[in-house]
Amino acid sequence: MGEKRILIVEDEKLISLSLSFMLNRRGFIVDAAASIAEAKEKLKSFRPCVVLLDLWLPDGSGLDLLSRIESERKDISVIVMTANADADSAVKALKLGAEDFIGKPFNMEVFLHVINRTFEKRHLGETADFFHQELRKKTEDDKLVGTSEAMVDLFKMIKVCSETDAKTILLLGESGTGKELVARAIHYHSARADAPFTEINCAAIPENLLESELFGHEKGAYTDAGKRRKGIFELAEGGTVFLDEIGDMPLSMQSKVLKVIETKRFRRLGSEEDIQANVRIIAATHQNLQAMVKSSTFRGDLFYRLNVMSICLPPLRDRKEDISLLVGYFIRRLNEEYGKKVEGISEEALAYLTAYDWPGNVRELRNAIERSMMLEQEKTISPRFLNIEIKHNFEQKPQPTANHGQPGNSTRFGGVSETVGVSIVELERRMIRQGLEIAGGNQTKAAKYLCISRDTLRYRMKKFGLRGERKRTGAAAT
Ligand SMILES: Nc1ncnc2c1ncn2[C@@H]1O[C@H](COP(=O)(O)OP(=O)(O)OP(=O)(O)O)[C@@H](O)[C@H]1O
Repeated sequence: MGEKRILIVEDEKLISLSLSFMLNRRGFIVDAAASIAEAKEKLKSFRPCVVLLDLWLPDGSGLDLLSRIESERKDISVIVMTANADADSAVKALKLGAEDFIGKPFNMEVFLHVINRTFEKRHLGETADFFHQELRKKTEDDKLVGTSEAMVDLFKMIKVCSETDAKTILLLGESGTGKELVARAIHYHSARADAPFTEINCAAIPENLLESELFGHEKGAYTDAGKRRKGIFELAEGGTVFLDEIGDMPLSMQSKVLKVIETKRFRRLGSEEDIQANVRIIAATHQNLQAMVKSSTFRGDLFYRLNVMSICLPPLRDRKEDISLLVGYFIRRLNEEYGKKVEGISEEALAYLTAYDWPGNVRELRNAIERSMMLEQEKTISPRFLNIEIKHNFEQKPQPTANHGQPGNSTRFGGVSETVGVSIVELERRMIRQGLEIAGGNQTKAAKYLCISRDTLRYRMKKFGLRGERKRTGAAAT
């Protein structure tokens, strides 16, 4: 792959600096502009392949710059950065030709995923072979870890699915249990491994754009459809299409996907020509599709088609014996990623982790380890920087016993039920709340502790309805 050059167009210096730093560390070549005027200059002198564009700039709207790039520099992919609540701007930007959007405040995992996906997509249009090698490498890097009985069963199912060419596979399981990793593992161990793996998160794409993302469109197929574009079914030719969060797919689109499964054909939007769909479809969801069929929010015929071969991923609380292995694995990965030298975890901290029920599953565990590694100055992770929920849980259950995942042993907190999972937004809210608590309500200290600007902290406090004043107990927020 050629040089990965990213131009960040953002007037908030702290955001721009921290993004540059993080992207630099991951091998991207980064430059920044703080205004539209500066950005226009840097488009010429820096020659980025991807532009990360804030929509609120001191000398105008980022949307204007986006239109200009789309008309004059079609070779550049633009990712817009919008406030999470600002769905209108995101849709406007996508219609104008933006490749993707990232909600502020950032979740770094999602952020990097979007950036990597954009480069992967760009590369798909360039040299297919290299694209596969990169993705394959990513899959080799992201291992599925676990030796519990449930994981051994899962590995067997992955093997069966890889070796047989079932045209549809359904992955079920709570959020963060590793459905995407399993989808990739099946693809890269199958006979389709040399063809592309393409993916879409059905919950993240506005309904009016989903059809074009799936099947592509012809130039002028709808207002703003500037150039012909292939969808993920076409891009995956011979490979695998991963439909993540299929439970969130609108009913109208469900029937179109069903038709593709049945006829093995589809059409780009605005085209009269059928295209052969030689792909395997792997769909995933954390929702109860059977219940959705009953309530007529998911098509029964599509469910039965998808459900021919289904794999249910176990929640982490049902395989707590994997926790120490996963912790060791994440410490190794994160040491490499951040150049840290953490050697392990204390027995006490491990006991905290084992007592916890992990509503956000492996993703939440990874985040907890990452957070501790960032804040811990010692060589060993102690309970000190574990999230408040993990600590509270341990205090309530001082003697963690091997009651792994027994039904009825579930923990509820913050109104979030473990059966629903925990959202990224909720995790973020907790982090802010904990930062404020540790800083005794002092916003400057809390911002420093959380490595964000005071403005960003205030913005998030407002968003989550958190108060920052010091209370007599030292607790800062509700
Ligand atoms: N068994 C595992 N071993 C190692 N890492 C794992 C495992 N399961 C999940 N992870 C990690 O946890 C995170 C979440 O995984 P993934 O995105 O595959 O989950 P998911 O079930 O698809 O979640 P969602 O339903 O929210 O999309 C990723 O960082 C992934 O690498």
